[in-house]
Amino acid sequence: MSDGLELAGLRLVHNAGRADEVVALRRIDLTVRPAEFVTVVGSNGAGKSSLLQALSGAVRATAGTVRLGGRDITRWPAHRRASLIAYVVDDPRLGSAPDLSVEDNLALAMGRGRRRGLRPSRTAARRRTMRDRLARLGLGLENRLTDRVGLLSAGQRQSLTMVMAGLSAPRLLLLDEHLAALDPTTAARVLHLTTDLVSTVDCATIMVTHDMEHALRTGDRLLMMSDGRTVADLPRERKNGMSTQDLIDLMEHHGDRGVLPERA
Ligand SMILES: Nc1ncnc2c1ncn2[C@@H]1O[C@H](COP(=O)(O)OP(=O)(O)OP(=O)(O)O)[C@@H](O)[C@H]1O
Repeated sequence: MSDGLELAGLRLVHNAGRADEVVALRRIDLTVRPAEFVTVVGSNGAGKSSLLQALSGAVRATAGTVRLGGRDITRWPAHRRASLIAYVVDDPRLGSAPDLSVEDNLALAMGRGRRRGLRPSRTAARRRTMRDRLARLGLGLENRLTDRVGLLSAGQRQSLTMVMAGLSAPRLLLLDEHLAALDPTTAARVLHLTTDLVSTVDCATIMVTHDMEHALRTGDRLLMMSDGRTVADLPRERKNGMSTQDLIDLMEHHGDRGVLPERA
């Protein structure tokens, strides 16, 4: 039994029993060690987001089990899983509360999983931690603690979301195309922040991306999905020797001829 993430026979059927039923995950068996960083690629509709949704609890798996940190969380609803799992999606507006200040958002993240409800602590020590984490972004956000988050740009918000994810000390970090809405320079900066965060927090991480370069050059291991299955599982030594074209060829080899976004 692992201390990280363990999936056994995970199956997800959207709209089960209806005419528009879709089998999004067929049978996923997967173990991710604590502190292991896995990137996931696959064409549109391969099941990547469904996998992350089933892990975060945003959707309920149809069958199979999910264990995290030695605990069976299969039946845990999303709000309970949030005490162990940070989930960052592509839309920078969804990771933070726009009407709350930068400070209040960070305080909520720090209190997550500790049953503090909505009463953020404003101690000097906490503020120092917040300022310190924000200063590392190089965006000047450490001087904007009282600003409403809704006033920030997309890149600033996604960077803030990543800081929030780090402060919540998750066991599992799920990143679903979290760089997709950012310009290339900001995406590179947030990716750097991501690798930094993963090595500091030491949590298991799954990052879905359509950027083949990011998938190859980031993390310890690369998973390829096609039609609701994992069709390749490449360790660091193997992926480091590959080019983006090799990766695209491998996807085609596995019968995945779905549309790849231009950036791939
Ligand atoms: N809420 C939903 N209701 C019905 N079907 C869904 C739902 N979400 C996803 N699907 C279907 O499940 C399959 C897998 O979709 P999913 O979004 O997981 O793929 P993906 O690999 O993340 O694709 P993309 O790269 O386009 O984001 C697709 O056939 C999709 O149409």
